[in-house]
Amino acid sequence: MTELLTISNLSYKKNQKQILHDVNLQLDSGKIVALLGENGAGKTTLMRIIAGVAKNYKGQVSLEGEEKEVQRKAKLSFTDNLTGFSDSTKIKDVVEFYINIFTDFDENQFEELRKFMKLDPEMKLSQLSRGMKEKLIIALTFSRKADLYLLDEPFSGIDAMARKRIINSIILWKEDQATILISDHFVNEISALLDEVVVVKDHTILEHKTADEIREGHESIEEYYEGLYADEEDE
Ligand SMILES: Nc1ncnc2c1ncn2[C@@H]1O[C@H](COP(=O)(O)OP(=O)(O)OP(=O)(O)O)[C@@H](O)[C@H]1O
Repeated sequence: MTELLTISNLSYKKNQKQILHDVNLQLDSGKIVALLGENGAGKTTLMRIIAGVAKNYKGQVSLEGEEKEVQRKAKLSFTDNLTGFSDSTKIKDVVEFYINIFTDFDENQFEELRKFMKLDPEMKLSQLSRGMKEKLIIALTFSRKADLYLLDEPFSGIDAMARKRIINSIILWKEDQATILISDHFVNEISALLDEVVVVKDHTILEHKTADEIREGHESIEEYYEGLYADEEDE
């Protein structure tokens, strides 16, 4: 087992508000890991810190031994929200940008994924529905040959049928040794894929377990996850 990502004593404040506190996490290569937690728990923030987008945190984040943000960014592929592009940008122009920026961007892989997602390269970003935009983001994210893929609620606007097709194929879009960290509010949809589960609660990581460990003691990963909040509902 090779150590891929190590986060030690990570704390993060924004506008004097504590968003993450004393986060410690270690992920190995070749895993599919769910990042679960309620709205506002800090999942996006944690991914943004790992991705090198959110800065000024306290603690250490190291990806294959690299702590510097530029070096981390070169090794990971994060679901960008495409906000840097104007509405009139065409899909093919976004791809051109990715080819120029990321040396690991594989054009052939993008073509395959674009067809899988049924996207027309001539379409402008303004013409894409929410689900279509998410499909484009997934296609772009997996067209890079990265060691770590960070998927932040990648399917929230995608219809159920397409979601199923994508989830069933995700494992084919990465190299064996690459790890995927994925946040999703519908854990049962991705549970079959999962090797590990990380739960963020009260500004920190509450649990980090293997999927097998969870399945041994629970009916399903969803049932385990809901159980973590059951006491609160009783109050
Ligand atoms: N720019 C900001 N300024 C201040 N607080 C922020 C900012 N962005 C996020 N937060 C706060 O940080 C906390 C964590 O937000 P984050 O988006 O990381 O949560 P999340 O777990 O991804 O939620 P969701 O499931 O709704 O996507 C929230 O309490 C939110 O209010």
